[in-house]
Amino acid sequence: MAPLHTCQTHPRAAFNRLHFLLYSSAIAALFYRHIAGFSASAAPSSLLLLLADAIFAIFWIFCQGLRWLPLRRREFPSRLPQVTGGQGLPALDVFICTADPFKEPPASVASTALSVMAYDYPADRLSVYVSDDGGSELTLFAFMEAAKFARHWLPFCREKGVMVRSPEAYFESNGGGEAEKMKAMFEDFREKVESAVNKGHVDLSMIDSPEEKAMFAKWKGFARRDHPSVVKVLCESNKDKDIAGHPLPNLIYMSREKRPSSPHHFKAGALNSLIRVSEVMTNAPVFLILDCDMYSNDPNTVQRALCYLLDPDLAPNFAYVQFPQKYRGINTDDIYGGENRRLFLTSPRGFDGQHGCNFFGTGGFFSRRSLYGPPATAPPPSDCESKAGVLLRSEHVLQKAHDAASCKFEHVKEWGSKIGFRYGSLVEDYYTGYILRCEGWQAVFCNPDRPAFLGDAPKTLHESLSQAKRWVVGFYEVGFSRYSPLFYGIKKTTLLAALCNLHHSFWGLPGIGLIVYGLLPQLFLFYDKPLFPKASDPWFFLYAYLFVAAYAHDFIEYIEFGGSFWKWWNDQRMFLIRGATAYAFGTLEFVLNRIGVSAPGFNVTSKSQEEEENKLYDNGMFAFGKSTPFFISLGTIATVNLISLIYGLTKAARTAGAADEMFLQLLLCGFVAANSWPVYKAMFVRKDGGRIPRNVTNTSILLACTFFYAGKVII
Ligand SMILES: O=c1ccn([C@@H]2O[C@H](COP(=O)(O)OP(=O)(O)O[C@H]3O[C@H](CO)[C@@H](O)[C@H](O)[C@H]3O)[C@@H](O)[C@H]2O)c(=O)[nH]1
Ligand SMILES: [Mn+2]
Repeated sequence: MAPLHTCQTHPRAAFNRLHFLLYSSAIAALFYRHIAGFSASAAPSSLLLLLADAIFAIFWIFCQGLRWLPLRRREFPSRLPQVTGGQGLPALDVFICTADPFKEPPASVASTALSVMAYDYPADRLSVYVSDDGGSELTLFAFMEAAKFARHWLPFCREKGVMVRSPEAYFESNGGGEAEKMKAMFEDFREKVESAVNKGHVDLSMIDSPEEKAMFAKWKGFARRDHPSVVKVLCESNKDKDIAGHPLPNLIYMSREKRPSSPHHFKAGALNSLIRVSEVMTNAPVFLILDCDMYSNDPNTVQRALCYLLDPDLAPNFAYVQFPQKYRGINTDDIYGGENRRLFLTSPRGFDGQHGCNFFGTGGFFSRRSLYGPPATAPPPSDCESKAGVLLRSEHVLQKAHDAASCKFEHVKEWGSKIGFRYGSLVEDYYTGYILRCEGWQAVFCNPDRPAFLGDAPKTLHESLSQAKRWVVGFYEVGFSRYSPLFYGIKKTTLLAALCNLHHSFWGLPGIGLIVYGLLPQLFLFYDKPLFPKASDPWFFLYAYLFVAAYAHDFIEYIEFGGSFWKWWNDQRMFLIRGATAYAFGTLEFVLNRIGVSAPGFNVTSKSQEEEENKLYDNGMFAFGKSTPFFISLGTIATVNLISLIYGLTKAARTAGAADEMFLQLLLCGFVAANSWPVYKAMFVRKDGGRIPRNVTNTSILLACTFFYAGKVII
């Protein structure tokens, strides 16, 4: 039998290992120098630098897990009939999560659902479930309208061979001719939904049928965090047909029960409800998880995923296929590093070579069995056979579905601890994928040339940093849990796999090192105290090598997926910016959560922007605008570096030998200042709404001056 998929070691593995050898020797030399310096004097500044270097070195060691054996895979969907034979394709349930109709426009969420309803897949085997954690009549209304629109949209896609089957994305660049009628219909749908969203509620006059009116009348009294479960079957494959007479896939709306007394566990809780509800309704052996903004960009993706899920050799232990997160609408130079290539493209390939790819919350096709315990005790495949032919709208089935979405079902069978998506981390995706792999399940990374899904990346700096901060907290929650990769992970997997997991769990750790390097050498420069070897000292070359080699390696890794020098520059800048903000504040927040001062919260990323923010983003300009602690931190560090740089350069111009002695400190200040260019502009030059607010600028300057004044103590 010809293989359904193949796998190769990435050619860069050898290069990575060579780099490892050279670079680790350089790190050893650096620590030798630290220790030798220590025996001479142990000033607080040397201790701080040692701490920063130790953090970078530890983090670098974690990275090696990801670089040791990156894999490249290929799939051959045309060979699927070899394994499916006469039986045809398995049933598929798709789970889409949404949580807030104002941050996640319901018309866009519905477009995501339509894009998967229109998969090139037998409609009688396809079910789309949407979970609405916002418990909003607006979302339900959007989906009721979407169900009607689907009757026209699905045949249109089929007949025209459309590839991008999210109507919202399709009509951004298509129209005219025959598509014009369809486009008008979509605009109609969108306007209807948007007008309801703008009003904040659904007018009964917008609804035609008496049954729908009755449903909405019932909905009115519900509060977002205190309501019973709601399950509505909007399309039923057995009964509902599109305008060409083809059956439609099932479309089911649900909003799980929420009570103030029951913790709801954010997205993990939503996913577990989806698993339970779908189990009583359709019980497909395979399900796909999607964030509400991640629409399908290729109607044949399921077949590609099945190349792994149906491989008889893999099947007994196989958990999931992960497709990368890719984005649309990223600006030319990707100013906020929104593509996150390291997290979503480079690292997963490295994970894949070490005990399996990580899961990142969207674009993952799962074998249902894998969420029910380790491979040895998981239910046999025969328990996960689809319930074709069940009448979804029957009283009996609906009652069971409502029960499955209720709070009390959470406690039956240890959901969130032994089965289902695991609770206790804001990155439920990463946490669950990690636990599954520790239990012995397999997972692969699948990165086809044509992106399988496309989503929205945050388009303001604040949004992007808040998202990163949530991840930092979530990752620490895994790193410091009883399942920490440091103990549990090493025991259950291998050392290299544990390194990969440590890299993610302590993603925010470099923040501490970055802050030390962003402030300490600058303070010393200001007081004319050298901290590093002179430019004429042979040790200088060690520092130069450590910096240049790390950056060059990063550049080579980044550029592999295309893109320009500037994209890479912005990406490394975001690493520094996150260091001063998301990593630092995330670390602090995690500590505060742990000592009980605050509680973790999932702040949903907004998928809709103000017009001005959009314009700034499209023009490649940073949008600050808000008064937030993030920007005070950024402003302070940028100001400290500017002051030190000006002072240092003046001094170097006037005093013989100062440039040689302070060369590395000057270079570092210059590097931070070059990276802070947009911050200076936003503080001192810009007048538009995206500039840094006056009060933030003033506070930053005040803090920078206080820092120089108070910093004298440790000099
Ligand atoms: O209580 C909640 C909170 C969020 N969501 C949904 O979860 C998804 C992801 O939320 P988003 O605000 O877009 O977070 P991101 O940071 O963009 O998402 C990344 O990080 C999350 C973990 O922090 C993962 O769950 C996501 O899959 C991953 O794409 C969205 O569809 C939300 O509607 C819920 O269903 N319930
Ligand atoms: Mn998102």
